[in-house]
Amino acid sequence: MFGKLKEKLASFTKSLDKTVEEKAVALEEPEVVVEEKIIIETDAENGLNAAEVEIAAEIIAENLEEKEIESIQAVESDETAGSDIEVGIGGTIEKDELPSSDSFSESSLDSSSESSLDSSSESSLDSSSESSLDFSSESSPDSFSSDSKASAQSESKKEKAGFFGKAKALIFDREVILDDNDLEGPLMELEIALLESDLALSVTDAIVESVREQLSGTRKRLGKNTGSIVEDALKNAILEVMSANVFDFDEFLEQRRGQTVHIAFVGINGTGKTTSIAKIGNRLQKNGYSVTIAAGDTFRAGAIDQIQIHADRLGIKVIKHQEGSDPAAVIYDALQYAKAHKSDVLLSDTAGRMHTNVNLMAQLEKICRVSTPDLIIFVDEATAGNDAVERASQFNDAVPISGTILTKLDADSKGGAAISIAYITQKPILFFGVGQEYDDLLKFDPEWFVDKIFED
Ligand SMILES: Nc1nc2c(ncn2[C@@H]2O[C@H](COP(=O)(O)OP(=O)(O)OP(=O)(O)O)[C@@H](O)[C@H]2O)c(=O)[nH]1
Repeated sequence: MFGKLKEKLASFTKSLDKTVEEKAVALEEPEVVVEEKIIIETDAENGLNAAEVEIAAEIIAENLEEKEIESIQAVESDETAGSDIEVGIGGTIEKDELPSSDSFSESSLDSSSESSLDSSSESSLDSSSESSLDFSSESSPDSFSSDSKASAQSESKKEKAGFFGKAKALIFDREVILDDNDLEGPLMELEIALLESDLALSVTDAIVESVREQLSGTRKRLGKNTGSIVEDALKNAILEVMSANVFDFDEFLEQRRGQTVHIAFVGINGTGKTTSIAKIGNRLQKNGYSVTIAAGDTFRAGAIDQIQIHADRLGIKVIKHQEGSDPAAVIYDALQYAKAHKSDVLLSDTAGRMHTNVNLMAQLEKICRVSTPDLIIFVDEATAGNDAVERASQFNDAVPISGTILTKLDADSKGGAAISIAYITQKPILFFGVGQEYDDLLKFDPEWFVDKIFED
């Protein structure tokens, strides 16, 4: 769906991404925070067993709020006869990544150092941690006998690099400022791409200006995905344009439960009016509404039969006259029938007509005057691009359309009509037709549409 438009927007995004990438500056040198670590040292005879290590680690972790232990391991040490137990908090350290024992010799490996967590010493951890970390005190669990010589150290310091850092992903904090010169070329490309995708000129201008406003001048902080600011700006711009007019069809009907709501379908030949009426009838019935259809296309041979076949499949009553009869009269009769039978919704078909045919457009005015539809829905195909937008405007001049159904979005549509039509006509898109089955009808959702044009 929207293959060409997708390609063009991707090309714009890619070219501007390159500029963003080139202009982005690192705000700070990447830093590695060496995580808090605690080393418990035990002597040879009374080294902690595995269960004890785990309990020790839990106690330590509890005292280091919100930290999770990700590794616990015994470390052989040449400096002491026993084994050290290193509790890595937030990082996993392989044994071969440990620093040489020299780097720890003064603090963690020296059981008599000041950082020892003996209750009598000044702990580097906060005071609340003293009791549980004081393995030689009364509060120590039994498993840590007083002959276990234990010391622990807590460190939290920043280094340019370190063995703990190897386990951490570096997060670059960067920002970019794009000026008008950076945007000039890519925005020109975007404009051409949008016009080639059949967007109306004023809509193209609105999108290009919105992208310019979003990207130009201001500092943009970049996350890990540097490309996202360009795509986000474009998505926002398209969403803005497409959401210019929204209308909730379901809510409209819900508010009128108990009345007969009359909906007339208008448009040129072959765009999918009859099929859309069947799809809407199917949807309404599924939502618990009773439906009647008026066979108002008395002009095209076979049109009455065509709608009758759909209606029979769906179990919907059709009110019809002879081929060639006055469509205004058929629709008026159908409305009386629907009201008398307390039908919730009347769906009126009309013959396809060119917006340039004055007589047929006058006939359409008459139909609408006589049967006063609550909604006049213009149906056109998305594949028609700018022509569909033009036709919608002209139909709207003749009879006030309430909104549009754009059909054949599943065919190779350029996407331009879908983006432009609501903006130009100032009337909302109500549904998209996305196939020939009754369920191939999507309630308009600009976010769904924008996701589709940016999906891979
Ligand atoms: N692929 C696709 N085909 C559709 C869609 N909607 C309608 N069609 C097809 O378009 C053709 C014309 O549809 P109709 O419903 O007969 O069109 P119409 O506007 O009633 O035509 P007229 O009565 O001549 O004015 C049919 O073959 C439909 O199956 C759609 O959303 N996707």
